[in-house]
Order: sequence, then structure tokens, then C-alpha cells
Amino acid sequence: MFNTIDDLEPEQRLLMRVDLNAPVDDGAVQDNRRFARHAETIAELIDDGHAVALMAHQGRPGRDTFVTLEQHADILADHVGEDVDYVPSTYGDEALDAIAELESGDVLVLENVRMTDDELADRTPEEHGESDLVQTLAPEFDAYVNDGYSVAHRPHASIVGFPQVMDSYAGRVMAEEYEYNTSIERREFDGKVTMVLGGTKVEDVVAAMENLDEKVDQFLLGGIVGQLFLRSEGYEIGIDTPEGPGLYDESWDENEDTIREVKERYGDRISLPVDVAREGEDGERVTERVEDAADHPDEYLDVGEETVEAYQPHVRESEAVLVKGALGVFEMEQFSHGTVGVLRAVAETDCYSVVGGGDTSRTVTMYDLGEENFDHLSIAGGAYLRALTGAPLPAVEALEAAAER
Ligand SMILES: Nc1ncnc2c1ncn2[C@@H]1O[C@H](COP(=O)(O)OP(=O)(O)O)[C@@H](O)[C@H]1O
Ligand SMILES: O=C(OP(=O)(O)O)[C@H](O)COP(=O)(O)O
Repeated sequence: MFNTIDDLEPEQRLLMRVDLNAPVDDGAVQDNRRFARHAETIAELIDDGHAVALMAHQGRPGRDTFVTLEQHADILADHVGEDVDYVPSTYGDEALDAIAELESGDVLVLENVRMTDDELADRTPEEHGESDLVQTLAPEFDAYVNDGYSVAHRPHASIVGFPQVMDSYAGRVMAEEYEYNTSIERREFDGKVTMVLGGTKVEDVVAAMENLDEKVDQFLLGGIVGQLFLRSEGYEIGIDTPEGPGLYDESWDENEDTIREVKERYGDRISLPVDVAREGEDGERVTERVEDAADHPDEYLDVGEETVEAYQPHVRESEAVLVKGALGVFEMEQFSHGTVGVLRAVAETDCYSVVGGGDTSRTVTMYDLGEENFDHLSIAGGAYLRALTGAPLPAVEALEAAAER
């Protein structure tokens, strides 16, 4: 087991990894549930007299969502209720100067850690521990805290490198989400288990599906995930998104094979959209059958009404419904129909229900579906999927190894 912040000595200088990865709309970072959850851990730490420097990422290099963390610091400050400083450097001189000035109760956000070469380098945890990023920052702090459960599935330097060389602790979000999501994997259900899978991170979803044969009876697909499954059936539909580069183009052949294998294995246990919706000339919602999608293959932003009607009965007859990823671009009201239609059915059904995904779990509050109607809203997407399959999380392994040293 790992150590938690309950095991910390008082008034320490802490380097903490959080996950503030959020949607970015025309350059404006959108608040999501992750800020509020991490703010609780931060507030507790500064109340105890610690000084906290935060490491986090936003987007992936080369994507529109790959921006600095300046706005994140402001959003976080609103949630913490205290000043949160930002420095446009992760481990350069400017960052080290700002870190040197940190006093008890201060909070500082370091620059997007994916803007360093070390973060995403293909290295072992031990090699990450020897990187400049880790070797420069570690001596400035008494301990490392990882609260970023939703990025725990990525074996990156800020996640697995620091526990190699520092006393390391799990934050509240990390500990609570780990405990809850791991417990779902051990749960036994007497009746039907349905999984709703959507969003844009197709590779994470397909990898998890390969390992959910025993756990899930019916898969209901939407979002870009659903579109790529439809494409493998010969429909001309689908688009590359910032989070899934190449899936549709250069690595399609490889992906198609994996998708076909999954489809062959599950057969009718996979439900695909029969209709999809796009924006018409006057901004209105236009719904079309998937057979008719070829004229606008890359414009579909939601599943259609008939699809929702076909998916709802599966939800109503289920004993458990596990959701990961949105069925459409729910951030735009006219394309929220699919995600909200299915989530409303989940909310109204007396089933065990979990909604995962930093973006997807936001739908529940955005559309007043009632948090109390769901058993658990996880701020994690990929990490939650990994937990459901029983696969280990690199962040947790690193924290456990540090606790044993
Ligand atoms: N058809 C679509 N086209 C583009 N984006 C989509 C589509 N359907 C869903 N999405 C987007 O998927 C996002 C959530 O996907 P993802 O990042 O995989 O999940 P999460 O962050 O919840 O784990 C939402 O923000 C939604 O806008
Ligand atoms: O948003 C995240 O994952 P999620 O969308 O699976 O919840 C994490 O911040 C990980 O980001 P990444 O998928 O770019 O590595």
C-alpha cells in the first residue's frame, strides 16, 4: 500500500502532481470537476502549514488544447479561496526562484509539465528518476505528493520519476478514487451490466474493451468511438480529433484490425449508433441515418434520437451501468441529446451507476441530472477504465514502491 498525506510531517515543502487537464474553448480554459476536487486537497495541505508547488499538464504537444497553466492557476484560486501563483517555467531559473520564495500556506503552479522534453520521454521509471526535471526539482522539496488519479495511467516523469528519489504520498483524490474505482472491479452483479463508451480517446476505450468480456454484458457506443466502429463496418464517417491523432488516417489499418477483433468477439453485445446528428446551415441540429452520412462524414457531433431510444431500454433493464466518454459534444446544447438522454435514463433507473471521465462527469452538473442519482462520479476517464479491467496504474505502482523503500 502507499503512504498518504495523513503520514506527512507538518509544515513541509511539497511538490504535488495534480491533473488540471481541461477542455479549452477558443483559448479559454473551462472549469471542470478536477479543479474543485484538487482544491480540497490543497486547502487541507495549506491549512496544515505546508507550502505547495503544483505540477500539472494541459493537452498534448501540437494540439490546440496544449496551452500554459496561467488560466488554471486563476480557476484553482477561485476553488481554493486563496491566492494561487503561476510561474511560466517548470524547472528553469524562474521556477527555481519562485520555489525558493515559497512560504508556509503558499500555492504555486509550475508551467505545463508537458512543455519539458523530459515529461513524455519514453523511459523506465528509474530513468525518469534520473531526468533533469526530477533531479532539478526534487532537492527543492521535502516530499512529493501525487493527487492526479486521472493521469495515473500515464508512465510519465512527473508521475513515476519523483517517487524514485523522494518520500512520496498519495493525496486525497488519488487515495479516494483509487479505493473506489478498484472496488468496482471486485464487485459482483447478479443482473445485466451495461457499459456506455464514447468520447474521443478511442485507443484507451478499445484497449479496455479487450479486457471487459467477463465484466460487461452490453456495450453502447457513441462519440468518436462509435464513429470509428461504424467506419470499420464500411460507413463513411469519422474524424481525427486532437486527442486521437492518426486514428482515422495513418494508423487506421492497425486500428481497424483491433476494432474488428473486438467486434468479432462481442458480436451483438456491442450496440452502434443507427443515426447521427450534425449542424445544419443555420446552426440547427440535423439528424441522419448512418447509411446517409457519406456526404458529411466528418461533421457528426452527436448520436441521433433513434439511437438514444434504442439505448435507453438496455439501461433500464441493467443492474449496473458504467459510463465513460460522452456520446456527443454535450458542451453544445443541441448536441447534448445523446449523452443527456442516456445519462437521464441512468439517473432514473435504480441501478448501480458510475460516470467516469473529466469531461463526461461534468454533464451531470451541467444538465442538472442530480449527483445523488449516481453512485460515483469519477474525475478520471482512462485511469477509471484501467481500474475496471484490473490493470495496474503506473502512478500507484510508483507510490507503492516508494512506500516500501
Ligand atoms: N462526435 C464527436 N465529435 C467530437 N467530439 C466529441 C464527439 N462526441 C463526443 N465528443 C467529445 O468527447 C469529449 C469527452 O471525451 P473524452 O476526453 O474521451 O472523455 P473524458 O474526458 O470524459 O474521459 C467531450 O468533451 C465531447 O465534446
Ligand atoms: O484527461 C485525462 O484523461 P481522460 O480524458 O482519460 O480522463 C488525463 O489528464 C490524461 O490526459 P492524456 O490522455 O492526454 O494523457
